[in-house]
Amino acid sequence: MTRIRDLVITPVAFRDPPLLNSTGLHEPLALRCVLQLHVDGGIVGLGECPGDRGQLDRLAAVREHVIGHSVHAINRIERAVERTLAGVADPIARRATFSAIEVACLDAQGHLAGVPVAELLGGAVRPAVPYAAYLFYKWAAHPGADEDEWGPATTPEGLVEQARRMIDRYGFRSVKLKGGVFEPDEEIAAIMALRAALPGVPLRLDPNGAWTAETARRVAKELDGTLEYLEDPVLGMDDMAAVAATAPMPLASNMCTTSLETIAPVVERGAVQVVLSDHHYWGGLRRTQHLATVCDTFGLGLSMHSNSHLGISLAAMTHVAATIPTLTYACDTHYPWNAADDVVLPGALRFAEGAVPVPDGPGLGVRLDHDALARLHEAYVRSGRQVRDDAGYLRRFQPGFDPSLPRW
Ligand SMILES: O=C([O-])C(=O)C[C@H](O)[C@@H](O)C(=O)[O-]
Ligand SMILES: [Mg+2]
Repeated sequence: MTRIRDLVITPVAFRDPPLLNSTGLHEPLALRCVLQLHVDGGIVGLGECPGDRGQLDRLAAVREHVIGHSVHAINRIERAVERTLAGVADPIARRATFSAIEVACLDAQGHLAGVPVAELLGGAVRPAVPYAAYLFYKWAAHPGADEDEWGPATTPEGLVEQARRMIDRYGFRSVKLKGGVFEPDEEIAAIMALRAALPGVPLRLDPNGAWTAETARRVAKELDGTLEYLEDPVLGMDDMAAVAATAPMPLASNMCTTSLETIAPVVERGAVQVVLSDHHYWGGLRRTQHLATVCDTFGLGLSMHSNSHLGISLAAMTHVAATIPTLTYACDTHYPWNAADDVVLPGALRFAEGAVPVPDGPGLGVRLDHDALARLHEAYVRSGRQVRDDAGYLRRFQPGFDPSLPRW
């Protein structure tokens, strides 16, 4: 038996551009947490997850219940995590804690067996995983700082320029726009400009619930023929079902369906046609495969959601997505926004024509850059930051900003 001997939990802070969304503005530093799972034989498995205070506390609470298990006993470890976190009301928070540990176990297992994580998950059905260019309305710079390499994007022209840069650099073949920032008509104009500039490229728009059902129905009608899917135009299953009833395109969601229990009502009501998986929130790589089976059973499409993240998560996303035949949409990734500060050594992760080839080394196939980890941990400590607060940050520059939704 190969036992888990230690779990080292390291919060990090890394540079993030001033990206706008429906609830505010990204702060200059994003938070993440890196896990190093030490097992017998000097093997270390890596995991990555959100780095807010609550997540760090949960990881600290489960740590002693993970140490001592066989690294192959993932089901028992999951039960131990569930038992320890039984008092945590939010199931997504509980699953996110387990997910990071599961990924670290699978990375370690891959190193022990000398095979990539995708093989432990049954084997890749595609050699590379396509990702979408994730466009954001953004400011040229964080107030008081120099302009970043991406420049401003608060107009349709600015977004087209951003899309071109992303495509030039990464070769993306699908494009997602984070909306819910400006009046719906401005965002319709932005999609139309992207449509004209990028003929044939699948487009998506995600206003994160910024619209009423009435607004969403109108926007969906006006965007007929331009979107492969419209993501979370409204909040909640009732309004999603009302919009889906007339929308000419499929509705996707990472907000109204976030657990298997919500799949039955979603299907019954026709509220969502494309589910956005995310191994961090759905409980790991194996649960993501289970989700794929459930979606397939009920005729739902499957795509993948992301949040600001680093290379360990990108590797995990790529391994699992490569194993799922029905994950036919390009996955979301924030990686281009955050790649400059990665905690993994360069080489294993690369984009070719918008897709990340599945790393072929053992485990996740990525190696920790210990100097970068120390530097980003130092940045975390110096920042004094504990949680993500997009609304509070935007309010510093626009004191009247109200993050309540729907807004239009
Ligand atoms: O698809 C989504 O809803 C996201 O990617 C959520 C993220 O928090 C996104 O809105 C962001 O990074 O601002
Ligand atoms: Mg979304």
